[in-house]
Amino acid sequence: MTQPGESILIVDFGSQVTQLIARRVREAGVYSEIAPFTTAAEAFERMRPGGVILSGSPASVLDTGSPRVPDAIFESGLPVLGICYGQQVMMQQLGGSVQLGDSGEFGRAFIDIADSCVLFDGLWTEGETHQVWMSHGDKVTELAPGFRPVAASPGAPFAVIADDSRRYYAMQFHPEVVHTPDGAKLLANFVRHVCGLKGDWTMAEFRQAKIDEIRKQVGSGKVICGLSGGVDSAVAAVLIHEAIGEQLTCVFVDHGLMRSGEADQVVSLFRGHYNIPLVHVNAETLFLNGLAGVTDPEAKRKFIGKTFIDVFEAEAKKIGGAEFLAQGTLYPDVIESVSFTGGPSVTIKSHHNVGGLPERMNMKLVEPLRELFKDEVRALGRELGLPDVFVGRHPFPGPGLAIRIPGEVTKERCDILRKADAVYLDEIRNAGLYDAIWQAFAVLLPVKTVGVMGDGRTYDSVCGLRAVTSTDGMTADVYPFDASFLTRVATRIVNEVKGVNRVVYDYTSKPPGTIEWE
Ligand SMILES: Nc1ncnc2c1ncn2[C@@H]1O[C@H](COP(=O)(O)OP(=O)(O)OP(=O)(O)O)[C@@H](O)[C@H]1O
Ligand SMILES: O=c1[nH]c(=O)c2[nH+]cn([C@@H]3O[C@H](COP(=O)(O)O)[C@@H](O)[C@H]3O)c2[nH]1
Ligand SMILES: NC(=O)CC[C@H](N)C(=O)O
Ligand SMILES: [Mg+2]
Repeated sequence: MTQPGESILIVDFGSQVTQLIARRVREAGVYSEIAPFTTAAEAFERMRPGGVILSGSPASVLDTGSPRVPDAIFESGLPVLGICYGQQVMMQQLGGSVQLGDSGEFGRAFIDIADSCVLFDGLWTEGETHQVWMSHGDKVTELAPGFRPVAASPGAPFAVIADDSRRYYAMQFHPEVVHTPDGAKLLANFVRHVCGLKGDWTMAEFRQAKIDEIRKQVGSGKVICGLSGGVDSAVAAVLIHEAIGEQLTCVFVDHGLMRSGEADQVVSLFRGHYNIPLVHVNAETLFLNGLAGVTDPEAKRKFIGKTFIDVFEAEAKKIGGAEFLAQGTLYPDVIESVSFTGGPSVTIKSHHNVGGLPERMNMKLVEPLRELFKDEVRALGRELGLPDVFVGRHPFPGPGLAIRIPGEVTKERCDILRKADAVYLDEIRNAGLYDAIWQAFAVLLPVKTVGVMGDGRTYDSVCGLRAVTSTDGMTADVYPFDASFLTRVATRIVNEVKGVNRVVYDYTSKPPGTIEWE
């Protein structure tokens, strides 16, 4: 999709921070894709990148059967940068050695710059000491032929190593995390100065490349696009419409798990701005009947994912058949849903549109945003001229209120939660905080507590409030409301929402929490 050579392949060995490497590379103006090591050889062949970066990993190169770099990469003569496990595996495969460290280094560390290196261009010079972020137990003890050390830390004598003739570089620390303050520049030096890439990748270019790709994939076929009113599907729909025009029909599924007034709002907003056919399906009974008695979060997600597809397929039939289903799937949906079979990291939760999909699907997927992060989708939305009401909306998960009602989901509980959530968001808007917060919502707990109202005893549910800041939903911080704001919201909810007599605020960041409660 980009010009051959003008991209970077990131081989993922399962580090929790691999996606940050992709972000840093794109911030340097170079398109990048991540491929799990299991399919890296195919991705390398397809992409024809201008360089390769090897990620960290929870594995040890000393374990039998631990991941390796496909031979094609070392045989290609292209530049390679190894990070942490990536460094260790390079040494293991190219003739150096690695040993189990006796202590390891976790967290902040300092490295001494011992020699000059192209990675340090405009940044570090010999004799200086710099802060980096380490997370390793194993260490390289002998360099492969051709390499020289250029920086060292007390725990890692080969903190940065270089083989300039083959354009191979590697580091024991993680340049992709913000705790390595100069890390982004080190990565930029690799892609720009070592790989010699132009760094002119932009959203405008991405838009055009995706339009070409969609046309090629879809041909003269018909496409149904799941439209939720959220940012991702609105951007996907407008992009696909630009590519194939009348071959596209959007379908909004009202599963009865929407927020207060949302269904009407989504439909009128979209119809008011775009001349794209939109079908509004009322499927509340179907979803709520199927969710009766279901309490396990993954079971809820799997049921909802499958039922979405049933509805899309039924709607496809009504328009005379559609070969393709388009969704606004993003990279974080993918990374959090895959397990070792699809990639090296652990399944956290099955996002309804990825891990929650049924095994057998009649329609082929069109997912033009699959490699992007949320903030990049917003940038693409602006590039496509989407109004701020779409681009600036807080994300809302496809399974909706079902994953904000731990325990059994009933219409009655959905109604209670809708009211509480509406009060909370109303106060957030009144306080002018909507845009400062990445996502905010209420949850309804399956716990009843005793209260006193009007001198009478109450025995009602607890409502939890969540608000976070984030850039891409992969990590998040708690939004620090004033106590007076929270008191005001709590009072209003208990007074106005029958069925709730206590309100609590969730103070957990991500990690260790996730944003949604299920
Ligand atoms: N109610 C719905 N009707 C039709 N499609 C839906 C619905 N909810 C979700 N989807 C589909 O699932 C995809 C993923 O949902 P997700 O919530 O991640 O994205 P979004 O709703 O488009 O954006 P946002 O993350 O901002 O809410 C959507 O892009 C859309 O294609
Ligand atoms: O479309 C979606 N389908 C899902 O199944 C799903 N689960 C979580 N989310 C949204 O993803 C972001 C990260 O959420 P978590 O920290 O809870 O994983 C947050 O923005 C969540 O709202 C989903 N979106
Ligand atoms: N972060 C990493 O890549 C760690 C690599 C390897 N598991 C070690 O402990 O050294
Ligand atoms: Mg959504």
